[in-house]
Amino acid sequence: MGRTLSEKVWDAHVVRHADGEPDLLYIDLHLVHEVTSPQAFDGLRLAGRPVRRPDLTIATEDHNVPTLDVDQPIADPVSRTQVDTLRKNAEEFGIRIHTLGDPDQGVVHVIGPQLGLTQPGMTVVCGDSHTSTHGAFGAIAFGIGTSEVEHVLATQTLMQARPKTMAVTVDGVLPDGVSAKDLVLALIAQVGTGGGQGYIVEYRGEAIRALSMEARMTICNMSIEWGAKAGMIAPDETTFSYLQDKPHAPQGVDWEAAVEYWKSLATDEDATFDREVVLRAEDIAPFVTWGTNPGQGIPLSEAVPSPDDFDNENDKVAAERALEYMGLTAGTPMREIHVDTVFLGSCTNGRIEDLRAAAGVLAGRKVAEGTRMLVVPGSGRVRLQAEAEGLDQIFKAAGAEWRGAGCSMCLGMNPDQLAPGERSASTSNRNFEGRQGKGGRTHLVSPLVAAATAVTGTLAAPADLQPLDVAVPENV
Ligand SMILES: CC(C)[C@H](C(=O)O)[C@@H](O)C(=O)O
Ligand code: SF4
Repeated sequence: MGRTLSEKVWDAHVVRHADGEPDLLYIDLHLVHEVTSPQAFDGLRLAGRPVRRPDLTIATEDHNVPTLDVDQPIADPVSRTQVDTLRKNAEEFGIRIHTLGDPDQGVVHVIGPQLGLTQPGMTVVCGDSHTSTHGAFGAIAFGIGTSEVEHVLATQTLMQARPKTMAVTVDGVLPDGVSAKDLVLALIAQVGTGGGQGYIVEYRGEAIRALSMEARMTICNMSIEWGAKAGMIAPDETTFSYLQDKPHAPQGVDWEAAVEYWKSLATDEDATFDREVVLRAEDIAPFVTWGTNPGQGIPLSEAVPSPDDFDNENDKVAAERALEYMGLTAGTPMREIHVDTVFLGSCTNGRIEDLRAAAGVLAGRKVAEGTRMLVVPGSGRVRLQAEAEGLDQIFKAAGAEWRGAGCSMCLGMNPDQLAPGERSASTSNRNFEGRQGKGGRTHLVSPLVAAATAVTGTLAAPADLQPLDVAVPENV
């Protein structure tokens, strides 16, 4: 019988299989950051073990780094210790590291793909839940805990129970102004934050095939937000042309051989999935969250729901609590919600295409009074590319802040945080209580919605903005 993409990649990495036991998998790429690695390295030191494959291991600093004054020592002592520890560990164990100021420093899930380290058919792990991002290349990629980080550092293998398979098929064509972020938020609202538990998901169908690599990464990034073990997209011409000129992509005859192998990974016609979900792209609209988990989302055109709208008792209670935390009243049109801070960045939407999309909206416009906007490139290289294209000038002219690379306001582990009660429109992936700072309130949005929201000061899509050529003169 035929096999799915994930089954093929999995089978190709089994080092040891025994019935009733987890498989022992070979790991092709291990990404490391400062938050989840210190104890793993301590463990190696205690056992007197080296890193088994330093050449398949790469580190970067992202969560704890500031995005301003990056040439200065890190002010916060805890963050400074985290980052210094990673640097020392990398040196001691012979691991390549990209530190602040290096173009390849940045969010770990942005730099793997940009370096061409992430490739189809691989197994990719990192002590970070959004490792699922790398599945966009047709790799099995998932987050692991710190004890597993130690295991992979020591052995380049990992014990894993084989997950079930799921297909999410998105038929049709996404409407104009509707992006990958809207698609994945709409999906999570439908299937629920636990809907993917126990599955490796393959995203497929016409709408997925039409997406760029970066948009595919946005979708796979959020696989973990609905509980999936991993999310994957079969490699195709879009994947190959993205990879071809990347520093670590295979060259010459190796490239030809690699592409041939990668093409063989697509799910066979006669393969079956344990579960299938189908979405119609035409039905998807700009989507925003109103609550405190990524599944509490609705189209931007709708109003804040009432707990009574939910049949299930758990959902009712969750909605009640979320509305209270978010300071929202049922029935308020989403478009009327005022936003204090707009955050454009993160491993979900901090790549060059995201910055281009937002800059396209902001060009010739201004960030609303009473609203601030932070633009945080996902990596040093994204920042340089944006500057080469003049996007930084557009952001600055609009009144937005142009920052250095890192996780930034995606989570409160660095100076970029919301104040208590402050409300954001954020292109990141989590809207949990306190995620962007204690008491902060997060609405997850796409880069297009983020930019339009910055202009109006209330949640908005580009279609809501005054066309530029009929802009009201300043003196009126
Ligand atoms: C700090 C890290 C372990 C965490 C994760 O695993 O995802 C972070 O990246 C996040 O997005 O919440
Ligand atoms: S950008 Fe956000 S989601 Fe991504 S790794 Fe950093 S903290 Fe996690």
